[in-house]
Amino acid sequence: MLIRFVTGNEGKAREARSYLEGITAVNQVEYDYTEIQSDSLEEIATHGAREAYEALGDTEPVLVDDAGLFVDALEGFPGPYSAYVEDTVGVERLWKLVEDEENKRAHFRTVLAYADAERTETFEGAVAGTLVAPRGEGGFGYDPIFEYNGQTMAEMSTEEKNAISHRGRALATFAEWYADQH
Ligand SMILES: O=c1[nH]c(=O)c2ncn([C@@H]3O[C@H](COP(=O)(O)OP(=O)(O)OP(=O)(O)O)[C@@H](O)[C@H]3O)c2[nH]1
Ligand SMILES: [Mg+2]
Repeated sequence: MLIRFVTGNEGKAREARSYLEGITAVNQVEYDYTEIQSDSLEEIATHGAREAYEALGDTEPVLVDDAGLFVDALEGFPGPYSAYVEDTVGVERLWKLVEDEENKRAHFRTVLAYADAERTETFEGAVAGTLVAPRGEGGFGYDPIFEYNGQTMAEMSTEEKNAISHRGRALATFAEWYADQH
């Protein structure tokens, strides 16, 4: 079995490949689908998966992952705009915005959208943690400032991160559903 994981983010593809090992092969495909402007990760991912499947040709199914970091003290910012904020102000400056806040809680959410010829299905995962000054060399994105159980996600191996992360949880739900179809 083969799934096309449509993303420009190698970290996402690495985590999916690691999690789905033994269930399906995962090919990373770079295709710049339209990320619609929406407050809903689900809408963004669903729209992207449908568009990518139609554009890339109706062979193997596709997966799209839309993720965001939601900071309590910032009313959920940057949320669906997390990629834009990472590219513009960057992770260190986002940490600076939170450093003096008493409440440093945040959560990650990801929505995986699966599309094939017949259907589009979504799978969600979330993880709550605390923002901290950057630590660790692994992972990607906001991982160095997101602490879970005393470790930042950048201090975890891919397997350790998958065991607790938003993406790992979404992949678990997806894997269960996918195994049922085959
Ligand atoms: O610390 C993190 N741990 C994660 O597990 C994680 N997953 C996503 N992100 C970041 O959140 C934004 C999502 O935006 P996003 O879903 O549009 O992804 P992206 O633009 O990087 O790739 P693509 O899949 O769209 O091509 C981007 O800034 C990602 O770096 C993460 N940060
Ligand atoms: Mg993106």
